[in-house]
Amino acid sequence: MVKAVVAGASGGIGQPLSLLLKLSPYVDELSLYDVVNTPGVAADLSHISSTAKVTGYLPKDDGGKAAMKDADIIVIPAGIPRKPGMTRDDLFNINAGIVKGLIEIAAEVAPKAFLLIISNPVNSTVAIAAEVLKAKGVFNPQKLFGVTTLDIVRAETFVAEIAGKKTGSELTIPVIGGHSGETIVPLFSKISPSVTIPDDKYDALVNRVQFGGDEVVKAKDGAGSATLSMAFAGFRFAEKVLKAAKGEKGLVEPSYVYLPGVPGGEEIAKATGLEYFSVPVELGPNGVEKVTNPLTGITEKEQTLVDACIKGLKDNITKGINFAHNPPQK
Ligand SMILES: NC(=O)c1ccc[n+]([C@@H]2O[C@H](COP(=O)([O-])OP(=O)(O)OC[C@H]3O[C@@H](n4cnc5c(N)ncnc54)[C@H](O)[C@@H]3O)[C@@H](O)[C@H]2O)c1
Ligand SMILES: O=C(O)C[C@H](O)C(=O)O
Repeated sequence: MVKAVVAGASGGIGQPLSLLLKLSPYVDELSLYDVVNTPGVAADLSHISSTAKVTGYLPKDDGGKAAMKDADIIVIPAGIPRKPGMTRDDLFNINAGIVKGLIEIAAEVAPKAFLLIISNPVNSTVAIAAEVLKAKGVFNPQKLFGVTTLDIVRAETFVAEIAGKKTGSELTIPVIGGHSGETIVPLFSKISPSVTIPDDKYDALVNRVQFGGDEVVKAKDGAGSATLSMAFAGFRFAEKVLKAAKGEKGLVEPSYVYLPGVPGGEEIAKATGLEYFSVPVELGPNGVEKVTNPLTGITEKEQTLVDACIKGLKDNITKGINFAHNPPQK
């Protein structure tokens, strides 16, 4: 019996993500948690004739604990989204506390769950989650993931457009680093099967992958950021984690992980000087089976992107760690 939780289930991402999880054959029980509207979302989804049993919880009566109790996987898209003119870091002050609170509950009632963090700024919120789990003595780095799949999905789509392909879904494109602007690093030299990006299109393509989120924020004009494409991406990653947990082999997807705690991570931590980095992750029954070093054999242009990424990520990570240890007093 697999129990999946969506925390932030009534939101723009939460609702379509919950719909996709309700349709998945890998989920038996779907538990929806939010500070508003989960009874309605759960009632609505429960009429769909797929197998997962759906329940909705609100904070009252310790609803967070009831929602997450003994969960196998907890996906977290709780928190505020950007409006035009904002960076993801501008969300820190509100979302840091939300993620910290949710991870505290997860640590207590579902310490063995896979934890998938979508809430921005991912570069910092994953570090917050790790520090909370460490403090509670239940940190398993193989089970904590910052979800960066949307960057890969975007790269697939934009590369396919340039290459004149119908779809990018058959391409494997490592997008590494972090999840914001310059910290997002697409490695087009490593696309498999190989695609040649014309020189005159390279810079614009990199920029579009790095700032794809801004494209959506601008188009939504104050009504939020990517929700539907994120639900697709979050579901794609979550289902891979669940498939690997069931024993399926060969499942690889980049994710933002704690390098010192995962097999293969030390080498990348040394090369970058960072504890957190999104790298291709091979998934297994216990989460991260191993990570592979994406930095070997990259081009000069890609190295320049990696250097800029490392600079930006350092501060984001430190900010998350500091918050977890010294949250502002209310
Ligand atoms: N990782 C990514 O690639 C990626 C992509 C898109 C959006 N995001 C981020 O995901 C987050 C959510 O985006 P959205 O568009 O769904 O926002 P939204 O405002 O539509 O939904 C967020 C939901 O979180 C709920 N919430 C707030 N505090 C909560 C708490 N303490 N416990 C449980 N639920 C709580 C809200 O009630 C709301 O329903 C944002 O931070 C956004 O920046 C990340
Ligand atoms: O751009 C945002 O703020 C949301 C998300 O991180 C995205 O990449 O779409």
